[in-house]
Amino acid sequence: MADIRLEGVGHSYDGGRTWALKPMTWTWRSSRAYALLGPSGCGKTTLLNIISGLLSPTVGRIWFDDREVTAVPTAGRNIAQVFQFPVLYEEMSVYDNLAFPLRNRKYPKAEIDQRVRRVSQLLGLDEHLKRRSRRLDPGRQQIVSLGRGLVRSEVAAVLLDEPLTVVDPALKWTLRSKLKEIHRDTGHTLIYVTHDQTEALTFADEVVVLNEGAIVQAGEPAELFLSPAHEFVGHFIGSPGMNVVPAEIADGLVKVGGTDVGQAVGELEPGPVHIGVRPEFARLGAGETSPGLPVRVTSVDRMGAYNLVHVQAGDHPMIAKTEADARFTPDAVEFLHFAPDRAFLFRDAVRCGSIAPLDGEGAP
Ligand SMILES: Nc1ncnc2c1ncn2[C@@H]1O[C@H](COP(=O)(O)OP(=O)(O)OP(=O)(O)O)[C@@H](O)[C@H]1O
Repeated sequence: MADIRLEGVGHSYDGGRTWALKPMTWTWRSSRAYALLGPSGCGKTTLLNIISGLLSPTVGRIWFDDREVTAVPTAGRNIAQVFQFPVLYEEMSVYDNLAFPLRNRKYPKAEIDQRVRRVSQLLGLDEHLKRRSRRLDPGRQQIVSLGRGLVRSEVAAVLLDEPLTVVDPALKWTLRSKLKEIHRDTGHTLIYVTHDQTEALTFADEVVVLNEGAIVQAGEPAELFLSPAHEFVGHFIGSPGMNVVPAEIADGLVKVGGTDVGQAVGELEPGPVHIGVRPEFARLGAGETSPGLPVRVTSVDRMGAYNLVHVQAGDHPMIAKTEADARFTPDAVEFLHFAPDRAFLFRDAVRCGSIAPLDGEGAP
């Protein structure tokens, strides 16, 4: 296991006209389980292939601890990679497929057997060990591929590129928790690529969010939810995503359409900003005299455990998540409050401050 350090690493597929991966400096720390999360085309696979050596970066240097590997080919990097679709020897048995990476590296026979059995037990492959791989369904074949990636002990990292795409949805949950168990067992550094926030948040110690070829935030799942550092993270994580409302800073106050909604916290020049607040932290208070942002209720989605109340703040739609038994009726005017420490200010999509309650403003 090693720290994997990217120093100014970037990649362009068109001779520098556009960057699939903008030059970045970033360290993947040894033994951690990372999710690399981002929408289609944001550069996840490009980044993974640069780490494994399948792709040579246009700029920058790569280090495994204090060994530079920028020019070292894949075979010399000691990385295990699992792809979206099964990569295995179809004519070999499941056992031989799992043993292959170990035999290749001359592990002792007894250790091979012990490792193959441990991985197959964890992944539920025990009863299939003697079967030819081509006789398995594609989902099970993919689990064998996953096992091949996880069976070795001394890899620098295991890179998983959307490894559960072809696996049955019901099995996905089980496999993700198995992956966590294997991670605890082996201490591998895992980098798990996905565009699915649930997959990322349930799997990882740390989620790295990539957008348009750049890391916009990295942190524990709760941190990304509670404290988004970039508007993209607010949209991409959470369901529904963060509300974004144009506002203005003047005289140390945050104003929406002329209404003071709170005090601006942070080193902020006067001028336009965006307020970002998640539906969970946008609280609707009844009563015309209550301070807050006046909004008009447009509709209510009853979700069973909670309600999503759609409102209009001037021209801007917002959503507030309320208790299931809260009653809000369409066309009513209500007042929306921002939960302390949970409403943020953004400029150029990057967080630059937060909103504190106005003096004397109480919670609804
Ligand atoms: N071989 C290639 N030649 C030219 N452009 C490429 C190549 N591979 C990827 N790209 C472009 O680089 C950008 C990043 O692609 P990449 O596959 O790394 O994204 P991704 O986040 O893995 O997407 P997905 O989730 O769809 O696999 C995209 O705009 C893509 O079209």
